[in-house]
Amino acid sequence: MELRNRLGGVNIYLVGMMGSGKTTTGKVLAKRLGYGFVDTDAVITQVRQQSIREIFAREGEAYFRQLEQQVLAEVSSYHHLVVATGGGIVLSSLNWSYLRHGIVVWLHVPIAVLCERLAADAERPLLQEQPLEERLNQIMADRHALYAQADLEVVIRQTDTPAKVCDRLWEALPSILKPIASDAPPKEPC
Ligand SMILES: Nc1ncnc2c1ncn2[C@@H]1O[C@H](COP(=O)(O)OP(=O)(O)O)[C@@H](O)[C@H]1O
Ligand SMILES: O=C(O)C1=C[C@@H](OP(=O)(O)O)[C@@H](O)[C@H](O)C1
Ligand SMILES: [Mg+2]
Repeated sequence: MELRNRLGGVNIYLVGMMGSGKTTTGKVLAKRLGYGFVDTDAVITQVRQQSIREIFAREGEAYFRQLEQQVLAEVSSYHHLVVATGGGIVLSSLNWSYLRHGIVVWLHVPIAVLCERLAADAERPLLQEQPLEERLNQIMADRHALYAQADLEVVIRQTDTPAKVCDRLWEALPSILKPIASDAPPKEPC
């Protein structure tokens, strides 16, 4: 049976560190699955008419986390969506209760690769103060156990393009779905 049918409309939530490719890969995956695509940061930006950086600077991180939670709660009432979350969504246990409505996939990217991707980034407020590698290591240390609660971990190599990441996810997803009748071994006659 086709993967889309096997998913039965359940949402796929991409989690992982800033720069792990949730937004980029999410768009590719949604297209391939024939799902809609939502990026929680993009919704917040659109609703507030402010960048994430401005919201952090003017209202603070706690306020941003409230907005993020509201968007996730709303999104989780829909189906057939690939949802690119913000990297910090895993910090709240209430958020996990929404994420658990769907399949949670961790895009696990080595810190060295994140450093390359984010070296010139000026938009992510949590990366602006310390040296980048030090800061990413610190954030990863705080969150590693939370990301590890995902249903599926996709370990990404430096050379994996978004299309390749999508292929790897596509191959791995059936392993966490219920077996379908044709996968099951034939019943022994009694
Ligand atoms: N598989 C990939 N290979 C190379 N660059 C990537 C890949 N995925 C994302 N990127 C780049 O890394 C940066 C961060 O990607 P993004 O999708 O915004 O990550 P996230 O949403 O997880 O923070 C962007 O510049 C994007 O083009
Ligand atoms: O890791 C985080 O706490 C954050 C990640 C960002 O999203 P991306 O993971 O898409 O960069 C954005 O939500 C905000 O800057 C906070
Ligand atoms: Mg993103």
